[in-house]
Formats: sequence, structure tokens, C-alpha cells
Amino acid sequence: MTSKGPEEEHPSVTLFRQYLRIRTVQPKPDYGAAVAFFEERARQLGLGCQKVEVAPGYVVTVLTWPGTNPALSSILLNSHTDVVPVFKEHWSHDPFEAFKDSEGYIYARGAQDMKCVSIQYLEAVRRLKVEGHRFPRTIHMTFVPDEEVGGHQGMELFVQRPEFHALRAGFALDEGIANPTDAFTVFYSERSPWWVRVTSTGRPGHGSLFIEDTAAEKLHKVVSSILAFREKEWQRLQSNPHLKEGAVTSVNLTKLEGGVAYNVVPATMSASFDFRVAPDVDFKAFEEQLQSWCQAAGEGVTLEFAQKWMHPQVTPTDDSNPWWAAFSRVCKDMNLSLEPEIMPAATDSRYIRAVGVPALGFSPLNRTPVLLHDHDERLHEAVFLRGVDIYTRLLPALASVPALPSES
Ligand code: MET
Ligand SMILES: [Zn+2]
Ligand SMILES: [Zn+2]
Repeated sequence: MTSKGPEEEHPSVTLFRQYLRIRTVQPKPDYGAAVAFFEERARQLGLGCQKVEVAPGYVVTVLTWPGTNPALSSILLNSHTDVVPVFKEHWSHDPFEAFKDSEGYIYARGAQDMKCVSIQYLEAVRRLKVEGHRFPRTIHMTFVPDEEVGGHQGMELFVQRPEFHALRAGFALDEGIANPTDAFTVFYSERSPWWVRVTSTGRPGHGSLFIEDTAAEKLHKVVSSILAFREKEWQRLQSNPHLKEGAVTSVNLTKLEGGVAYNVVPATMSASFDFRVAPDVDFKAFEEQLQSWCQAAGEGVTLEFAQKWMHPQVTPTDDSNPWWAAFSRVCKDMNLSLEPEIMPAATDSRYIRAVGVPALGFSPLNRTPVLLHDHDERLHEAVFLRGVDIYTRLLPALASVPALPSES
């Protein structure tokens, strides 16, 4: 499938590269261009197209291929349209040019996360439609904004809207993460993002003095407690080969703020942390732990949450779940080996699962180094095209899952 010159390029790859050139990059994504791109796809594929403005300027585009049995719940294929910022100077090629090297690697922000998946869905639907197939269940593709900054102006609002309920989603696919081996990773749950800012206040004064009770010394204590916890979780992960990254709680110190001058001891300083809390953690006890680390550091140390997800859900990965049965059966038939895991990061799946729709996180990218959010994010065109083949097999199976007990 690998093509050499542009004139021989597979049209699905060309479309993928066109989409990669749309600058939907945070913090100022060109969402208008993305919506226009999907509207045009809908027109070309003969799919229904609905635009739902969940907040001013934030549009969810829904492309619909109706099934033959409208009594059945639908399949939701979700992808986000925004991508994270780049450090351009660290890239070998312009991250918005979608450069393809002589080996077939496509370099672009969003190549893995997750513009590939959006186009793979579209191209699988196109192929199936061209071949004249129809399936009992309706397939909806949702293209949503804002995922990379928390989904608050995207999926979080969309799942609360009547337009979402009208889709009658029975099962959803959303993004996963590449796997460098031959296997494919599939995510059945997620860690919960808790973004915590600890603010410490203390006595100010001249930078030459031994001032007591400073904001810095108390903040240092909290930072030490949290980084010690980080080390403990890291050791727990390292010492147990059965544990995967998503099964332990991670934390990183991501911001330090405060101070005005070298010789002025500041009255306030803060530290921000990105916690990803494992689904089996007792959330109440964990929050108390955070509070007690602050209290132990001294007076005037408080914490606030910028993000605090409290509703982790698990989508069953056994044959009691007919969606899993259909999904895993196709993978087995295609000789794909699956590695079911807990998503270490957070995706819009958490909002979908929280309203009762089972979801799997799956980006069909094997033999691919994990480069999401990294410099030189890239994807080989052959891996991309293989992913289209995989969805071309998955969609018929999922959209033909017989009526569930709740649907008959
Ligand atoms: C916590 S909001 C989600 C943003 C991004 N997907 C992440 O996991 O960091
Ligand atoms: Zn993503
Ligand atoms: Zn991302």
C-alpha cells in the first residue's frame, strides 16, 4: 500500500494529509475550517450532517449513516478535532505541512492524536457505502472541539444536549494510543484527571533575612509530600510486571508560580499538579490525603481544583458485553492481538461512559512509537491504511450486533 510519489498516493492518505494541514491547534484552533471540511465529506459521501453549537463558536459536527432498523441503538464513532501546541524548533518538518518522507512517514501534529482516526472512520464508511452495504444500526461520526483542554466546551456539554440523546448511542469508539509492538492497545476505562493548585501564603520581607514561616518553605513541604507519593506509585508500577501505567496513580508538578524579585520574599507562591487517579482509588480518602499534606505544611496552605473528575466507569471486556464480543471477535478473525488497558490519560470517553454509553478507546496504530503530544509526531501511511481496513471490518460487526434485551 505504500506509495512513492504524490501521483501514486492512496486517496485516503491524501485526504488525511489535507486534514492535518488544518490548523486546529490549541489555544486558538481554526474550528471553522474543520467544520467546513467535515461538511464537505458529508456531501461527498451522501451522509446526513448536523452541526450542534454547544457553546458560542464550539460546534460538534455529526455525520450520520442511517441503519435499516431505526428501533436499534446506534454506533457512535467519536473523534476530537483540536490538537495540542507544538515547539516548532524541535520538529524535523513543519508540523502543519503533513510532510511525507521517502519511507512513508507522515509528520504532523495530530498524526496520531487523533486526526488519523477521524479520517480512518470516514474512509471505512466510504468504502462500505461504495460497496453497497447497509447495516441494521445507524452509524454516527461525531467530530468534537475542545478535547485537549478538557472537553468543557465540547463533549462535556454535548452529552447533556437533546441532540446527543436523539442519537440514541448504544456503544461508542473513541481514541486510544499507538502501540510500538505488533499488538493493539484498547482502553476500557480511564484514570480520572485531578488538576490541583496548591497555594501557600507566608511572611514576606527582605531577601537577605532568615524569615520564618515563608510561603516557599511551606510549599516545598507539600511538593515533597506529593513527589514522595509519586515515587511510591512509580515503584509500585516498576515492581509489578502485571500492572500497566493506567492502573496506578500518577502525578507531575507542572507549574510553579510566584515571586517578584530576587531580594523580595514573596507572600504567596503556588504549585500546580496534574494527578491522574486510578479507577480503583477511594476518591474521598484520596482528597483527604491531599488536604492533610497541605495542613501538615503549616498555616495558610490551601488547594483548589481546576479539574476533578469523579465518575470513572469501566466498560466490561468479557462476552457479557455484546459490544466487546463483536469488537474482539473481529480482531481475532483479523489475527490482531489486543492489549486491554486503563487509559493513562483522559479522553472524551469519560463523558460518554458517564452518561451510560459503553465505550472503548481504540486507535488502530500498531508498530508505531508513542508520539502523541511529542515533537515529530508521525505515522506511517501503511499503518494508517491498515487502520482503515480494520474499521472496515469492525463497523459491519458493531452495526449488526443483534437487538439487546433492552431493545426488544
Ligand atoms: C484532562 S483533560 C484531557 C486533556 C488530554 N487529553 C489529557 O489527557 O491531558
Ligand atoms: Zn486525543
Ligand atoms: Zn491529546
